[in-house]
Amino acid sequence: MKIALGSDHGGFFYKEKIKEYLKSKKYEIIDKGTYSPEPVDYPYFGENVGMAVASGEADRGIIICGTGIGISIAANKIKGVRAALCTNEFMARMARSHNDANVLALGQRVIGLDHALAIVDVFLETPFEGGRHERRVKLILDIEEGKI
Ligand SMILES: O=C(CO)[C@H](O)[C@H](O)[C@H](O)COP(=O)(O)O
Repeated sequence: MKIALGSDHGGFFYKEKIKEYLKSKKYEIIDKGTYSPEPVDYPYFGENVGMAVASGEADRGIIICGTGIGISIAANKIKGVRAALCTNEFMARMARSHNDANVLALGQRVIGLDHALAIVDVFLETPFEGGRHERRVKLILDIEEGKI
């Protein structure tokens, strides 16, 4: 599975740690920046990862900023992206099984690193449940396409 990673300076440390962790688990990583802890603007990196997922370059995305809020708002502006900000494993499981989220957002200033890695594992390993949730995800696509 190919994973696109992105962060601003507020999530840079976790991005590097998550990259290391996922490489050790044999995931293919596409690093969309930022590439140093220098202050940068999170919308660029939310967009970069969102575009990678929406275009099929990556199967999933993981984005990190200080809170996970700004970067997830930015990523969700890309058509086809369903970015979910998760602060615990239950949210990550629901984001996948109910919402078919394709991008995980995390806040480096909100949760500890071990907790973040556990959330990443759940997000990458949980399948979409389909069924009634298929209809609801389809309605989100209809909104994006201006059909409803
Ligand atoms: O977008 C955010 C808040 O919703 C992120 O947490 C950013 O990382 C944060 O705003 C950056 O703040 P800084 O004071 O410029 O480091």
